Amino acid sequence: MSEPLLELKDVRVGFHGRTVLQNIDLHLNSGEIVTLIGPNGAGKTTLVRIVLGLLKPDSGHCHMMKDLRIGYMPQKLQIEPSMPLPVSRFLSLAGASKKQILNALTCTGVEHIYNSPIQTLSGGETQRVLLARALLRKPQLLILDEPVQGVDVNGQRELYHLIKIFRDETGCGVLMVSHDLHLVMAATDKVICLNNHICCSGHPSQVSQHPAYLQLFGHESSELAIYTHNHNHAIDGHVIDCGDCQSGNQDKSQQ
Ligand SMILES: Nc1ncnc2c1ncn2[C@@H]1O[C@H](COP(=O)(O)OP(=O)(O)OP(=O)(O)O)[C@@H](O)[C@H]1O
Repeated sequence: MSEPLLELKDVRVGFHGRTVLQNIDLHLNSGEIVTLIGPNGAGKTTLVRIVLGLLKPDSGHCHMMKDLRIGYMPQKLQIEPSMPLPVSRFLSLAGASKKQILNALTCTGVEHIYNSPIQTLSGGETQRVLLARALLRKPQLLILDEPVQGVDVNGQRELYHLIKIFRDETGCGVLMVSHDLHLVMAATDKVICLNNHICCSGHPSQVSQHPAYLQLFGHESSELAIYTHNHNHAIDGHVIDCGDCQSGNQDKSQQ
């Protein structure tokens, strides 16, 4: 069997005397998609920072395959709003040619915004540009910190699908952070449920039934499970034909 891309053993990190991560064991192979899921403050970004080499664990080990090429997609893009920066220029900063940039934008479905200023893009377009930038590095390991932030539900599904296609085509490994197991379920091989330590891990269908997962997310899970959209909207968005729309089963877009 080939060497893992990434291996963490008994990692512990604390800030100002408070332990944020402990007993973290993680193993990621080529071609594998691993998703970190956990509530706010669970330590997901801290774990990503360790993997990126931006933070050293207080104890334990983080071992990467030698010369591993990493593509990283951050949670958010910080850009000076008063300085117009076309997408083409932003991506050329990664050292890519026009052809490579157009290929990466085509791959993420936004080649039409090649000349658009970054500041004018929608949330979904911005995330696709950030994903294109990560892909330009031809990564062996793709690291994505909440890649679908600010994207609507259909856009989220599409982005996760794109990530899976990229993995299928290149055989890279993927480590990503997500808040929503249900959306990411189809696009992940393994879920690690994190809350300062690993509460449970495994195939998404196993994790979604695990008592530790249900304790952390049970309420949200059951809300998702019972929600059905059982009325129609007029073109301006107002509800028509509200037949059996009872309280407790309302369309959240109307709240
Ligand atoms: N540099 C730092 N100094 C002090 N505390 C920090 C530092 N970085 C992170 N923390 C703390 O560590 C905890 C975990 O933070 P982290 O950003 O890893 O959580 P997260 O799971 O990514 O949260 P979220 O879902 O809200 O993004 C938080 O309580 C945070 O305040």
